[in-house]
Amino acid sequence: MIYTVTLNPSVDYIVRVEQFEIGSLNRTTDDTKFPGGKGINVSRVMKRLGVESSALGFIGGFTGQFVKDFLANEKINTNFVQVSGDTRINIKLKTNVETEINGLGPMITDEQLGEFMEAFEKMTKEDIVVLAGSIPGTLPPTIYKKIISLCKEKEIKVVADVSGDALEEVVQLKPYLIKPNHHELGDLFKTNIQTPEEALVYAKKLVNQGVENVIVSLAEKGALLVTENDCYIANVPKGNVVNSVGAGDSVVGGFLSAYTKNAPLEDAFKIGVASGSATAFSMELCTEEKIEELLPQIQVKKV
Ligand SMILES: Nc1ncnc2c1ncn2[C@@H]1O[C@H](COP(=O)(O)OP(=O)(O)O)[C@@H](O)[C@H]1O
Ligand SMILES: O=P(O)(O)OC[C@H]1O[C@](O)(COP(=O)(O)O)[C@@H](O)[C@@H]1O
Repeated sequence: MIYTVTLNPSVDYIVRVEQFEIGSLNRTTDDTKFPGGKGINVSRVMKRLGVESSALGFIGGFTGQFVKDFLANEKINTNFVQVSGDTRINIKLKTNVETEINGLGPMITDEQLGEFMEAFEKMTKEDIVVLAGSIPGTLPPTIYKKIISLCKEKEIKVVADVSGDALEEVVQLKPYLIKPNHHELGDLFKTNIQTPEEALVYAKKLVNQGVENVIVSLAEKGALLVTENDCYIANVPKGNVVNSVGAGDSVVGGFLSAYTKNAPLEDAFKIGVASGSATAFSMELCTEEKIEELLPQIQVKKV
């Protein structure tokens, strides 16, 4: 089973405002709500591609109920720990640019954290754990380190889509796969990365440090995969970006779906990239049809 971990799920409230003015009353021309949080998005994308997973994390309040109902409706397995506060609402403001305001998230007690950690006890080396998204302020910042150490003991593969200090910590524990975007990779090495070729240099460093596979996404500029033996660069399809929220998570979901069906890594990478773009070109997350439509436009070159 693939377990996705979303420590801080969200309701993503996507609002479109034509002429946004700070300090004025703005009215939306369009608004919609989706369950969010990186692990949850990975689970939703995998389900669309026929791969089951179980979504873990903390959920609470009326917003948490919305997330649970939405996932139940999509027949996604969940095993959330219930907390008393409300799951956060993340605002995704679409004007001529995309602006995001992500909330703090509810309080999580030591007891609730203990309950959450119990899920890892019954996992075995056939399982895969996906750690994705930020760590809420009420949890110890070392939580990912603790989970990865536990997984390593049980030979469970860990996939991580995290940023900032968490990424620095995760890298030291040599996970199976990480998927930073080029900004996150640049932050890790305190540098500015603009092209796939520049990203390649730093992704290779991470593989030399022991991370087994690194995918770097660079939005419209392409993506790359570095494995222990090979490096690949992919272009991304051209298209109209409708809503890029969840595009990075879709790369992970698409990759893992193909990987668990035993696709070679470079093919899984191509499907990941197609899934990311299919999400970016849609209001909602990617569909299998949209991924299939984009796949012929992607070339993966070994470099
Ligand atoms: N403007 C775009 N055109 C085509 N594909 C895009 C665009 N923006 C994002 N994508 C797709 O979404 C993936 C993830 O986007 P990116 O912005 O790099 O990640 P994140 O969402 O993690 O910040 C990219 O690899 C690409 O497949
Ligand atoms: O946990 P964080 O870093 O606050 O991110 C949560 C947000 O990221 C998302 O999972 C989208 O992530 P990506 O656009 O990077 O794929 C949203 O659904 C959610 O609002």
